[in-house]
Amino acid sequence: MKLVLATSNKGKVREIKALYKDFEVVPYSELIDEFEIVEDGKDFKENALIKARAVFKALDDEDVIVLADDSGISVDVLGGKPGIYSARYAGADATDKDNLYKLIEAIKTKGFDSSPAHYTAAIAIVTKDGEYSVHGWMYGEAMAKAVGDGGFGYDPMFIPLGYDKTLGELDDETKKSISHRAKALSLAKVILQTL
Ligand SMILES: O=c1nc[nH]c2c1ncn2[C@H]1C[C@H](O)[C@@H](COP(=O)(O)OP(=O)(O)OP(=O)(O)O)O1
Ligand SMILES: [Mg+2]
Repeated sequence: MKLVLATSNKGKVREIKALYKDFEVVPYSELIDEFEIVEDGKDFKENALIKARAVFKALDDEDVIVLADDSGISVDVLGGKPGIYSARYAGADATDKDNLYKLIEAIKTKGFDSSPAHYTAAIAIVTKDGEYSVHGWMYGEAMAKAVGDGGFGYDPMFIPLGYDKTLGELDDETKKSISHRAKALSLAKVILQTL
């Protein structure tokens, strides 16, 4: 089955390809020019649907199945921030590193070395016949420091529950077995098998 990914994030593409070995996974940028999608939904699910719908419409191909991921990190001592704003935490053109160091500073400014935190991933699927969405979560501790360069985004500051190393230090296989994205994609697989 061919699955078009409505994402511009190379880290997500890498992880989705590794988890969906039995699908033909194609980032939409290999089919059409990348375009800006305004993620103005009120939650992860709405934003994932907005991205999947936008790419489905732009592809203009009835038979395509489009999958989008909207995700982010929520830090307890910051009242759940940055949440759905994770990608734009340090500004509209922020890089992963800008966002990472801004979050570290925010936790320090609150007077903490770390805080309970969790990642959320909403996966949306859009086809000509319907729309579907599922979620996955990963709980752990957001550290006020960055260690390791594995994964992407906020991974160098995140220690999953039950581990003593950050996702920047842990290998890809470990993240694959516990991540918010892996959990949501495994639920999404059940839906995809019915299409
Ligand atoms: O496993 C993860 N490990 C580390 N960081 C993560 C992860 N999952 C989401 N994140 C962070 C990255 C980004 O700051 C935000 C996602 O924002 P989000 O809008 O969904 O993705 P994006 O703009 O990078 O790509 P796109 O919208 O084209 O899919 O959360
Ligand atoms: Mg985005």
